[in-house]
Amino acid sequence: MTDDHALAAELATAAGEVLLRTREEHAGIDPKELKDLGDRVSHDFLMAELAKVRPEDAVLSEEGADDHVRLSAQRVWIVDPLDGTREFSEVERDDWAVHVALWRAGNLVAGAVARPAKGVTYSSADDAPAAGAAGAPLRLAVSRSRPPEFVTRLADHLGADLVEMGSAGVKAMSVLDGTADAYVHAGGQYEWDSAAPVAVARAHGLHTSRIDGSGLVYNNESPYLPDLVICRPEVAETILGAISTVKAN
Ligand SMILES: Nc1ncnc2c1ncn2[C@@H]1O[C@H](COP(=O)(O)O)[C@@H](OP(=O)(O)O)[C@H]1O
Ligand SMILES: [Mg+2]
Repeated sequence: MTDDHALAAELATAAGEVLLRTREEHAGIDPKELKDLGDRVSHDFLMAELAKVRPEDAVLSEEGADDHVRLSAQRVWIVDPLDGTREFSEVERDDWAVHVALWRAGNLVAGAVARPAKGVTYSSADDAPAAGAAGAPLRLAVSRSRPPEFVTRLADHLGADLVEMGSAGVKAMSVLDGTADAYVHAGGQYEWDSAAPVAVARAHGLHTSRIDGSGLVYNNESPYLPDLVICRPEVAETILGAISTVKAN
């Protein structure tokens, strides 16, 4: 049987191929329709595959009804079939992703983030440290459309540059690629937005936490998980300290 790390990567990559085909076949349709179609085809694909290869496991998907059987399950796949839906509907953009993570008995144990338009899949099977080095100014990856309310004060306090991108997975993986030093988010998000990015980031030795420094906990009754920091470990203390300062002011 394929191990869970490899399965997460295979499923995320294959769902990404389904999304690329959908985008091509439906080029020119109304962006709203393309978003809904993308969410649906990728969700349906992942649900069918998981039912085939891991029939005993529970699933929490952004696009599915929340089956509370997951709350007493030992193994739960937490998936975001299309993260960065807005960017998926803008043909020239490549900052969207597929997230597949596995939670087992309290912890995230495997994950993959596919960036289909780049032909890359990041996996928890790899443990290579983040590329590059943290320099000055620090580069903070933030949402294009809903950055944290304190983001400008944070950047000023740190003397950091803001790098706007779509998709939580893309922002998290930009820290691995060395394109950014940290991804900071607050103000709203759900478990499926961060589970796979966090599983991959942790495997590669990155810091992952809530913005108050506490741990990110998954498979809760409410999947609302509004904030996080994913960053190079050597800048974690600086960034968490700066967030705490700017939030207090
Ligand atoms: N304030 C907020 N409330 C709820 N969800 C949010 C949010 N800000 C970002 N998200 C979700 O986090 C993901 C990444 O967002 P962004 O690209 O803006 O950083 C998106 O997932 P989806 O694209 O799967 O809906 C988006 O919906
Ligand atoms: Mg999402």
